[in-house]
Amino acid sequence: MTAKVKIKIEDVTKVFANNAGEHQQALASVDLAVYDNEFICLLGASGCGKTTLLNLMAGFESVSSGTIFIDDKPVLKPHPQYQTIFQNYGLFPWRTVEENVEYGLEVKGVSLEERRAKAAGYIEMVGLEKFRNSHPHQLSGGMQQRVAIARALAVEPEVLFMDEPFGALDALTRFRMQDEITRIWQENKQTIVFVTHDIDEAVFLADRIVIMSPYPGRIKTILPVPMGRPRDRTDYDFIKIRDRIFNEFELTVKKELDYYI
Ligand SMILES: Nc1ncnc2c1ncn2[C@@H]1O[C@H](COP(=O)(O)OP(=O)(O)OP(=O)(O)O)[C@@H](O)[C@H]1O
Repeated sequence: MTAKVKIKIEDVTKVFANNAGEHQQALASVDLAVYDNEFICLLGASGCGKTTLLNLMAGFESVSSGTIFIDDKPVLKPHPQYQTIFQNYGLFPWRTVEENVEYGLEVKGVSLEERRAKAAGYIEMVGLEKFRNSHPHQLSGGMQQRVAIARALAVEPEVLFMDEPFGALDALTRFRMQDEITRIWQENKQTIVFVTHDIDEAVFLADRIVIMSPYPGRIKTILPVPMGRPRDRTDYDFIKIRDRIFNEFELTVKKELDYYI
């Protein structure tokens, strides 16, 4: 059985114009198929167009040429079934955790009783039952990001776009969030497109890693990660894949030592 393509990117370019009228090509001839239920990481150095590509898929920006399809329909604007989670959480500071998580359901016109019940389930999924009535400023960064994840999941999206969602977190919280998003993805089976510049994060999370290069942004290599889950960051296979990526970025030290005197 062949997997169903969820997102199809065909020969996409993106050119931005700055205030001086100069053009900057952020993306050049990008082709990519993302399969249903797949976890894809877009990996690359700053400026290689990861966020631009994500914003095009999510419908926040429009392509300069080429086409992006989700479920065979061209992406023209954001869609409630495709949720985006940002690095800065994007929570409403005046709303409690519960009210934040209910937001998308409220927009959809779901009754108060039903959205309370649904929100409670997702708040429990991210382990924040005790903080249901807290406001975002009373929570740590990791907890706020969990609220953002619960809020996105509450509308039962088919696709989750995540733009460096754990970038502002300390290393240990980041590991915990990586465990958590893996578990949530395994339970819910959405399609996830996750932007990161952290090589270990990509190897820990992705089914396939899309390695991008800059000036202009393009796909350099697509690397499958044929490892089960949960993944062990100290495992031999993990380190082997990580080393391959270091090689792709030419970050390995060449050991051409002369041993004679
Ligand atoms: N709105 C914009 N106007 C003009 N240029 C832009 C705009 N957005 C992005 N760019 C340019 O497009 C290129 C790609 O930017 P993008 O933010 O997509 O890269 P990135 O890989 O996500 O980088 P980072 O990891 O730093 O977020 C950069 O050269 C950037 O300056």
